[in-house]
Amino acid sequence: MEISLALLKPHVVRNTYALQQLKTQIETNFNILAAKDLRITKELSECFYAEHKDKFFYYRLTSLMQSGFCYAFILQSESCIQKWRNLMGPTKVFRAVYTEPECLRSLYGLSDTRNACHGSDSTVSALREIAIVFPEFDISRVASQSK
Ligand SMILES: Nc1ncnc2c1ncn2[C@@H]1O[C@H](COP(=O)(O)OP(=O)(O)OP(=O)(O)O)[C@@H](O)[C@H]1O
Repeated sequence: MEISLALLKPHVVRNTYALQQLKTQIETNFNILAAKDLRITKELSECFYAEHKDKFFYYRLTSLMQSGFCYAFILQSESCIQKWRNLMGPTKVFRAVYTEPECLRSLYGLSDTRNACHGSDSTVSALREIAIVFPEFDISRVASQSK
């Protein structure tokens, strides 16, 4: 069974209806190993999105992540990474709206940056991101099964 990190971004967490809809989708589709709301600091957001350091949207993205509470999940299922990314839909919301109108980013995203949610893109990323967001989680419990 694979694991992944899902993050709901602050504009979703502020919207009670959107938050409930996303939580329901997650609870329906995945085994949840851990979940919590958290305030992402400047340091945490810069560490989390280090790969985008040189992108034009880096400041916008890290600022968004610091702008309120996020909600984080460690998900587990068969093909968990791709399954969550399929539910989220395309990164760019305008594309999501045209190509996958029922996906989560189409329904709850507001812009390319405020695209509702995040999902790990590989097992290596999932393990790195879980260690950042859930330092208290004992990853060795599940890591060997998630290769
Ligand atoms: N062109 C862009 N303009 C503004 N923000 C962007 C743009 N591309 C990506 N982002 C923001 O950066 C985040 C990370 O981008 P990345 O290319 O890794 O997309 P992703 O893998 O689909 O998304 P995520 O990593 O959040 O699941 C996106 O979720 C989005 O918030």
